[in-house]
Amino acid sequence: MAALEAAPVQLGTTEAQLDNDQGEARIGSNFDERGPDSSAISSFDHISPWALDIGGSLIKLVYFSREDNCSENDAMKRIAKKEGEVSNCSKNYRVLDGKLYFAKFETSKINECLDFIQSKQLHRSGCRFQEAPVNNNTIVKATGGGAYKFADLFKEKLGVSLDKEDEMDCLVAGANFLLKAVPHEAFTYMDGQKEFVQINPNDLFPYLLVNIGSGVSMIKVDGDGKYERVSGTCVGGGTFWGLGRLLTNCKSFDELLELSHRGNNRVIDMLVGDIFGGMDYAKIGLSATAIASSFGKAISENKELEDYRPEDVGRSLLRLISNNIGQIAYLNALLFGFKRIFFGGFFIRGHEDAMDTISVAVQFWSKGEAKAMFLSHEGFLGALGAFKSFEKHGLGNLMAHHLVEHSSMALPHVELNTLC
Ligand SMILES: Nc1ncnc2c1ncn2[C@@H]1O[C@H](COP(=O)(O)OP(=O)(O)O)[C@@H](O)[C@H]1O
Ligand SMILES: CC(C)(COP(=O)(O)O)[C@@H](O)C(=O)NCCC(=O)O
Repeated sequence: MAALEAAPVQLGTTEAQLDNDQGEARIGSNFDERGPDSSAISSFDHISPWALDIGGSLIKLVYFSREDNCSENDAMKRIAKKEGEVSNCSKNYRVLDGKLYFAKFETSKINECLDFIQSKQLHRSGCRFQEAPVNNNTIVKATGGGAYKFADLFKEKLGVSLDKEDEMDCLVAGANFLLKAVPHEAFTYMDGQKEFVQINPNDLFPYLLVNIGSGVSMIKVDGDGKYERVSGTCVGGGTFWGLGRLLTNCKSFDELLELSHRGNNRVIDMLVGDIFGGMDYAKIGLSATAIASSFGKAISENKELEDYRPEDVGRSLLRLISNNIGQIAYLNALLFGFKRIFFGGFFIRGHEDAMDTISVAVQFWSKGEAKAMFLSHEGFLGALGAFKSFEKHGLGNLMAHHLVEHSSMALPHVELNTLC
């Protein structure tokens, strides 16, 4: 399996311009004034920023690519449309359209990521920051532990320098950006019902961000760049996939998800009813169907692993991990009096059983007071945050402004298609 690529996101960016003083390439910020020599534009058509989040399980890549078939005429029409909206926009400014692409790779198959970057020529088209020495190579924003672990590999194989950004900074920046800028980013999921949540950007904080990657980080977010990682657990997505692989012999994460969807956890989990002779334990609010002990039935039956269907094992495991995360998340929200908990990370993958279990756990423990919400771009928070950090280097509001501008298009849910 090669790259897994998400549906692209249409957005506009401004033309690149030549900084004549330094003779260096840089991308101008939004609606930068066009240089006197418009032929300079073509020199920068190849510049397309990209960013990486290299996690314990997956590498997430976000890259921008200019739309090749955007004629000047089209661009000017767009400008005309925007003139009313953007105060400093004049006919001297040109917007080039492009798309933001999302892709992911398994970290253990990092060579596929390197091949993909090469095939797209991204290693030749990153950015050089204005403050970087003239002879420096392509610099790419990178977050996640792998930004440290694989820095030499990227340098050696692609001649690319990874400019490291803190993982928590990036997760928070990515989440804040998506929640503020993208309509239909957040949604609830319960009993098979997905409902989008309208977020008022002026009333977003505080909230708890729970990122379920290989492990789980719980972050109290109070504002842009204002956050504290308040908790975490090592029982996360890596645990589900790792234990699931050992217990079911599944060869891929998707196979495990598909399998667990068909399973019945009651075959293995010990339910309250199993202990109470089919009755609820009403006094403490536990129904007969509630899980009293995950995998608990396996202790009392004289069975081996092979006697259980992998589907049921997978389902039990999914319930165990999701329930546990939902409960710890709620307890943290309770600690700070938060009602809103957003769950991200690629463990979720838009998977209904995981979302449903997390939602039920949050609802159960909070007695309906708190709500679990999920993000459409759940797995790309860190990568988007890293991408956004280009702004610090004079690349203007490359992302924020344009995604906000194009927010009416709503970023598509990241449906990952296997390229080959
Ligand atoms: N194709 C996949 N391969 C492996 N794990 C996947 C895949 N899709 C989703 N996952 C789940 O997502 C988790 C990784 O989530 P992610 O947010 O990318 O974290 P990390 O940054 O630690 O890699 C895995 O541990 C696994 O549970
Ligand atoms: C160490 C990590 C931040 C790395 O992020 P990841 O690659 O899992 O997305 C994460 O795995 C984590 O928060 N683990 C939980 C560690 C703990 O608090 O017990």
